Amino acid sequence: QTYTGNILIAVNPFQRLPHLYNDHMMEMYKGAEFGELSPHPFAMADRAYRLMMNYGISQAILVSGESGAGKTESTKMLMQYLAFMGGKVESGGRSVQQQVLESNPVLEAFGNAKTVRNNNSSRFGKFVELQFDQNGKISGAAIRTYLLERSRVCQISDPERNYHCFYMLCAAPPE
Ligand SMILES: Nc1ncnc2c1ncn2[C@@H]1O[C@H](COP(=O)(O)OP(=O)(O)OP(=O)(O)O)[C@@H](O)[C@H]1O
Repeated sequence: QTYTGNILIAVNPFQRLPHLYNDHMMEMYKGAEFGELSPHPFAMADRAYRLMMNYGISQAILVSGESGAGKTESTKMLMQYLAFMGGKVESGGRSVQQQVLESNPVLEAFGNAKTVRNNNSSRFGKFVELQFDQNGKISGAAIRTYLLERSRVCQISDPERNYHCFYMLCAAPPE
C-alpha cells in the first residue's frame, strides 16, 4: 500500500512556452513553499526532492494521461529540475545529470514516432530512476523501457510514420 500525494493537472498548451521552463523559473521554485507559486512540474519535482532530503525516503512521480496529453514533455521538465537541484560540477567528462538529460533525444529517436494523435508519440513505457547521494547530488541513474511497439518497424498505416531514427538516417549527410 501507498499514499498518493498532490496531483498536478497539466493542460497541453500546444505551443512552446520557454519563459515557463527556464533557469529563472527553476530558481523561483527552488525552496518555495508548495502551493505558494502557480502549479508547475517544477513544484512537484521540488516537493519530491525536499521530501527525499528531509525524510530520506525514496519518492516516485507517476506521469499519466492519454496519448498526446504531455507526459513526455512533463517528464523532461521533472528531470530538468531534478538535474538542476542535484547537479554536480565535474571536472572533465560528462556529469550524470548531463547524461540523463542527453538520453532523451536518443531514446526518442528509437522509440518515438508520428501518430495521428501526436507527432512525437512515445511507443514504449519508461521508468526513470535517479539516485542521489547523502548531499542530494545525483550519483547514478537507470532508465528501464517497456513494451516497445515493435510491429511499427514493418507495418505503418498512413499518415503515421515509423520511428524517427529511420528518417534521421535518410536525412544524414553522406559522411
Ligand atoms: N508543456 C508543454 N509545452 C509545450 N508543448 C507541449 C507541452 N506539453 C505537450 N506539448 C506538445 O504536445 C505534444 C505531445 O506531448 P507529449 O509527447 O508529451 O505527449 P505524451 O502524453 O507523452 O503522448 P504519448 O503517450 O503519445 O507519448 C508535444 O510534442 C508538444 O508539441
